[in-house]
Amino acid sequence: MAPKRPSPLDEPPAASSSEEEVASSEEEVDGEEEEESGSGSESESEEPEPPKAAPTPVAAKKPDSATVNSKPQSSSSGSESESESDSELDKDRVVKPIVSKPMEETPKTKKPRSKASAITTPAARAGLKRPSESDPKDSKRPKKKVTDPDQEREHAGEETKKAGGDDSKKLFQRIWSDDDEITILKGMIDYSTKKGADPYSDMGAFHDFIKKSLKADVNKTQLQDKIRRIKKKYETNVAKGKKYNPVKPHEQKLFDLSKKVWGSGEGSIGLSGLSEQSKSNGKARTNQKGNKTLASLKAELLSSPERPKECEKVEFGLKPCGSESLSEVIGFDKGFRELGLPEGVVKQGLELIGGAKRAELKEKWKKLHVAELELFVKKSELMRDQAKPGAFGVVTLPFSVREGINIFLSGFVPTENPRFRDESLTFKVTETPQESGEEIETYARYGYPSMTKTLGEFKLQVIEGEFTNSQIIVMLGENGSGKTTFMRMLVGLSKPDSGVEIPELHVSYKNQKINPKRATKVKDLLHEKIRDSCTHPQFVTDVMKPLQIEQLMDQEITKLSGGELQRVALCVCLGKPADIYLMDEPSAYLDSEQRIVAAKVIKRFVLHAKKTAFVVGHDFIIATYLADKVIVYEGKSSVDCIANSPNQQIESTNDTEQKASGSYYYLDD
Ligand SMILES: Nc1ncnc2c1ncn2[C@@H]1O[C@H](COP(=O)(O)OP(=O)(O)OP(=O)(O)O)[C@@H](O)[C@H]1O
Repeated sequence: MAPKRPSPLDEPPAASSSEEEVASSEEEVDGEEEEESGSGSESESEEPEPPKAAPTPVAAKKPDSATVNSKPQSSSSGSESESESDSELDKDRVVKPIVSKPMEETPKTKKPRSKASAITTPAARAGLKRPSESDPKDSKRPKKKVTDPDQEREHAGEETKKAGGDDSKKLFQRIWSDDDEITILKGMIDYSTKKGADPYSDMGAFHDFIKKSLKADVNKTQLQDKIRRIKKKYETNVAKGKKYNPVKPHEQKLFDLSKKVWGSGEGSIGLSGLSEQSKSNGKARTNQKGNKTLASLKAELLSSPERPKECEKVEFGLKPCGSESLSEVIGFDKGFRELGLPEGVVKQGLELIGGAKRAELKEKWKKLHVAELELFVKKSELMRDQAKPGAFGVVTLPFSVREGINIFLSGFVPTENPRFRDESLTFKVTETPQESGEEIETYARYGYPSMTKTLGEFKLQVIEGEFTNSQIIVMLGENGSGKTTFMRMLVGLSKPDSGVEIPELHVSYKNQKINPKRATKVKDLLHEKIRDSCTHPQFVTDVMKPLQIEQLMDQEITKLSGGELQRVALCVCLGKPADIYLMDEPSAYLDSEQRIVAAKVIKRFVLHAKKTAFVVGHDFIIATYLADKVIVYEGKSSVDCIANSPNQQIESTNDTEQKASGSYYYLDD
């Protein structure tokens, strides 16, 4: 049995030659090392030489903290840019507008920067006087403040039209008229009653069912999108509670019909779950994350009248405990549909049952619902487990950029229902940017001298620098500016010009290019290269699990995808005992999700193991998240470049202003 090597998470080994480590890291997933063909002072076929001098530990110093300067996204989805119905303009329309794009993309009017700007003097911005404004009294009258986002959109829609002037010259026409909105909702009720099916989940058939009644010539996706937006509008208005007081009769009618479609009251067809929680707390759709536990769902369903507080919060279309009619408790069960029984008949029939039998039935239905719910949750969990990389994917409908970003951050797609990440990504706001840095005790400081390196036509000048452990130094520069060249000199794979000596550094290196040479299984490779780390609980938790190495164990490294290979290479690099970890483009080939994971892994590893990391990266967000210091490359790439000393993070004007105002954003760990 081979002697046990310490894990990098244990006591760091004494500084020693990097040659053996580096040599081993050159094989397999660590990538290939091609010898340099530079015309500099060194030979073409450089071999790593044993380091000559040990690093000189100096007094402890606290490192600078890393910051992420990304501002948090607004939680508002606010994606609906379509101008909603305008009955004035639609009255005379005879010709069906033909549309080739989804509505979200249609309006090209400049979006108002803020609500305030959206609601002030639209006519002035349009450069045209509205007919009603010809009355001087009107023009002096203060503009009514529009606070309803939907009304704002309508406002914007009006502006677009009025600014466009003549109808024939309009670039963009509204697809949907008021009448169409009403037709859609009535059609949904009709369809559901006649066919006993949910039109939204049966969109193809519903589109065929309704298209002749619509003025607009729309496809299935546009119809689906429109329904989604009507529903969203309804939910927003429900959330407003009593504050919602529509001015236009059309809006009221739309609300009433929407209630019939998605509400849970008497006479509604109660299509897919609008959370009535919004009624009680004024916030719409608080359950989007889908992370409600089974126990809490059960508790809500089975909550008894003795618990009035619980009963105030009603979900899943149930009224406060005890007040539901029997048909409301039952809902419209799929089983009835399968038996060919129309919903209306079933519901009315059930209402005729009275007395003890009725109470008993209610109880039985509730229990059945709980059982169904349990089944649903189990099914969802199974799907979630299955929805891991390499199993299957879900293609969603297109979202607007803002909606898409928010969905990505939340890790959950509300429309198709899959959760693709257990946690949502949040940004932590702190006013003490140094706090994370101050927790870190540092023990040693290292340095390297000024040096130059000539490779063919390329000349790199490196300015001397210092660094400590528990620090991440990110190298930022254009392609061909010499980042890899410098890293190779630090590793010992390449010698500086004119005999400058770099102190011995005990390093682990992940090459930029990863070319597996042997058809080895991942588990064999890890066993061979980082046997001790692989079984070290902290390494498993901090590195292997987040990088999802376990699911790759039985695969051959030659058959791994680029991203999978990168994850394995990163794992091997971090698993080797060393003082300094050099990673050339660790986020290359990784998807956006994995880049964040990889960045977190590196950061956590460096802080826990009190090591130093040099990272080359082109992803600025990740680089900013990681960097305690940056080495900035200047000059003419591929010709003559300078690698500056490691410096505090460069800050943009925005960063500086943001920090001056006391706001610092970190990716929440
Ligand atoms: N062995 C070599 N012989 C001659 N020129 C070389 C050699 N290796 C690298 N170069 C040149 O040196 C320059 C810097 O290369 P290097 O790989 O260090 O850049 P880099 O900053 O890492 O680029 P990238 O961001 O694209 O990875 C390039 O112009 C490259 O062509």
